[in-house]
Amino acid sequence: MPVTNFSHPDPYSYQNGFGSYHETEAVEGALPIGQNSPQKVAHDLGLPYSPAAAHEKFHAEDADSYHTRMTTETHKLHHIPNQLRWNPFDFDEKVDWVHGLHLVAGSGDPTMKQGLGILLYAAGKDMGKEAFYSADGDFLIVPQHGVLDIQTELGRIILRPNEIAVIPRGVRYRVTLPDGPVRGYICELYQGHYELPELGPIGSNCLANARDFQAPVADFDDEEEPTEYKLFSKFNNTLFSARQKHTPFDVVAWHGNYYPYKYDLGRFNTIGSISFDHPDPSIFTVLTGPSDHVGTAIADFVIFPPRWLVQENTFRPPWYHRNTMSEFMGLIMGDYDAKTGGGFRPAGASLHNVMSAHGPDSSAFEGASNAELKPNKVGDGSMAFMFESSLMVGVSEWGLKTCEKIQEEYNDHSWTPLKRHFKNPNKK
Ligand SMILES: O=C(O)Cc1cc(O)ccc1O
Ligand SMILES: [Fe+2]
Repeated sequence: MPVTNFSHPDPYSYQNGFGSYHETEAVEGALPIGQNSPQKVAHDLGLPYSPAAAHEKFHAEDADSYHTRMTTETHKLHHIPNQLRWNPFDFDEKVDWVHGLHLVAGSGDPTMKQGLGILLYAAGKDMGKEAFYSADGDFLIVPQHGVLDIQTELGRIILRPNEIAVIPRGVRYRVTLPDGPVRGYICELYQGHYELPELGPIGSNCLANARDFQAPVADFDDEEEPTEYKLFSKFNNTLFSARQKHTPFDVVAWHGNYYPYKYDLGRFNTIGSISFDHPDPSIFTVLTGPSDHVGTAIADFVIFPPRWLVQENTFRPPWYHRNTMSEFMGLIMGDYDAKTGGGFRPAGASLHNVMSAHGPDSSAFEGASNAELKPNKVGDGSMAFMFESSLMVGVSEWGLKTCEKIQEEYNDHSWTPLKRHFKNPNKK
């Protein structure tokens, strides 16, 4: 089935395409034709974004109320070569989207527009008369549980597990939770933007196809009376807020190619080997955030969807490997075929940093090296993913200690039981 069967309906309208130029108006005639800055705009509308400047001063929020800091001495990132795995992260019903963001790992510096941040979110409260934006980068949101109703300046998006959304730097939005508590992962790109990967010899289609990305249509709050709003800014991973007396959701029409969008992972056209051996999982790349060095990425978003394995004479799970890229993995639902020992669970995560050795756990190894090699469907009802970066990532204090989810026994359980089977025929 090339679409996910969602239990929560999506009531909103979208326009299709990736990186496309779109134009949309919530009121007919609102978009000026042939120019951007006419002296008078239809229906006496203001010019693009002009009222957005009308707010009081930003103030830094109390540092205990948010969890994305990484720049101060006490909140520095820990760079360690150990293989790490986390038990499922907790829900937190007491907080909203803004206060439910936790930086777990990252690299680089948003002030230099370099690198990425990996965040976990858990929230149970709607945002009030509030809006949030990140000045640091583009948010790629991967819901694991619950539904996000995202009201952005550029229109509305419903986001459910097995969908992803990208909200570009600076776009203001408000998150409400129509189905209760939510939990998921975010990869924030401090530099550049997410793109579809080059398909090379694959040709014109497959993997994520441009037509399956959905951008919202214009939508606005028609508030005639002044309304108190609080605007939150994530600015160098610090949280600021400012008050304003009008809704931030006042964009009646827009055009351009800078907009939020969503994508159903069920539409991903997965390809793989139909002969032998295990291909590089770069063939599972949904979106890539390229670095300035051609062919390498600040962040690749890679998924492991349900798929058929048919390779002959092949150990079918991933090989044991060390990678020049760092691999942060998460699980939306189901099981991941390289980890059958039970420790990699939905809402959990793992990190195999630059050149840290890893591969199938011992139970996956035993299973796959003795399996009958008939065509086999793996991953039914499952969706694992990876944020893969050419950068070495550091782990936040929250990720390493405060969250209390690190599995101390990860290495011992996964690989220590692997036995030596080799019998050297040259030894007398
Ligand atoms: O380590 C992992 O589980 C991710 C991964 C999957 C795969 O099929 C090949 C290489 C790789 O790093
Ligand atoms: Fe790997």
